[in-house]
Amino acid sequence: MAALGGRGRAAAALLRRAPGTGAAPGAAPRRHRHKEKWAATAPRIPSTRLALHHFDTSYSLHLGALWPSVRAGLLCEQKYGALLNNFAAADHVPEELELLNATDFISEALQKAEMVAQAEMSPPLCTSISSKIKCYTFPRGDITRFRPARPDGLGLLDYYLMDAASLLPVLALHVQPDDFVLDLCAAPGGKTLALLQTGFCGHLAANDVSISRTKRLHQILHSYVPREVRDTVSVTSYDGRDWDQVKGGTFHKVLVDVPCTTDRHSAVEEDNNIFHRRRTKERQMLPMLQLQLLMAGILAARPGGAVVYSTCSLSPLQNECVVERALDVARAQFNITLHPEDLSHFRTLFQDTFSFFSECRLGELVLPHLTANFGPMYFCKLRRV
Ligand SMILES: C[S@@+](CC[C@H](N)C(=O)[O-])C[C@H]1O[C@@H](n2cnc3c(N)ncnc32)[C@H](O)[C@@H]1O
Repeated sequence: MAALGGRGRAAAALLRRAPGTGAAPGAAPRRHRHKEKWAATAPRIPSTRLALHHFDTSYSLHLGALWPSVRAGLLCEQKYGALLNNFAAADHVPEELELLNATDFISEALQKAEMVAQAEMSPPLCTSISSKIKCYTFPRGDITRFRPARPDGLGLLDYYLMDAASLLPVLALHVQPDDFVLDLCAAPGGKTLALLQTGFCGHLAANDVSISRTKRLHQILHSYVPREVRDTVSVTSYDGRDWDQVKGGTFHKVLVDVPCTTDRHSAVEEDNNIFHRRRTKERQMLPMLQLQLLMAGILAARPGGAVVYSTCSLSPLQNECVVERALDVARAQFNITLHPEDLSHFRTLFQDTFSFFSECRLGELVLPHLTANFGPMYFCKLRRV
């Protein structure tokens, strides 16, 4: 891969051949046959158990006394938020949701911050948050579920149900009018839809290497976005690691929402679980893939542009370590200076809705919690000088 030089290219080639990511068909090489025979006869340990064992070992060290409650959150039903579709004729929906005691957590936090700022005669915390995105959540401890989304007269659905913490990386990107925005790993498209809800994207490039997942992205765009806005979105299926070779240095804002161990999914779902023994190599190579994608995102941003890196994992190896490594690589190999932007005001603003981990150095991390069962969601913002 060009972004990381020869060694990166070799690692990228390795990744492309990794098990579970499109290995060549046919018989296994001779040296692996005994392993397959063993695997066929050995009692199968559920992938969820392997995942929990791994999490218990590593996250109890990383999160300390917080881990038991985070673990309980991971194993219980997650909470959703309803991202309002500004493109649908759904003026009645806020009232309907408010009657159920749900509130738009973003405008609520902004109003509260403004009141505090006025009372303390201090500058408001919230100048960099887009108030056009509206997402309803039920209060802490309230586990009411939202009804399924409904179509308006033109067939556009009224809201999109998603982990409300997934909006934080989008808010951190702070899209401005006419920005050219790249969503490098976009499918199935929750964050792409949120980016469009800002109403500010001059052009949005939504890319994902997976053709089947890009189909879901197309479906979401068709279900939520009118044609004239869809026309400002280009959907592609490149390997994101090669993006800099396609359109380097052109975007004002880049979202790099990388594949990760999807901790909540891995703890409870056997299907498509990355802790399956067959996917060990793929899992071990994730930080390298994440670094390569982040580097490609950095190279796609124009000078002065911003990159937000995000994962839905608690793993420091997939979060802060990847960002630290990217800062080093950018400086040493590309002479690019990046400034990590302070996002700690998110912790203050959204403390009523989310539980944040207070010990991240570069980004912010939402921790699952039984009373606020969103996340995990790590996000970090880098500005290219
Ligand atoms: C965490 S998911 C993205 C979720 C999406 N941003 C959303 O909000 O709906 C990570 C995505 O990365 C994609 N991906 C994996 N490897 C990639 C690569 N080399 N280039 C581009 N996308 C990749 C996967 O297909 C997957 O859809």
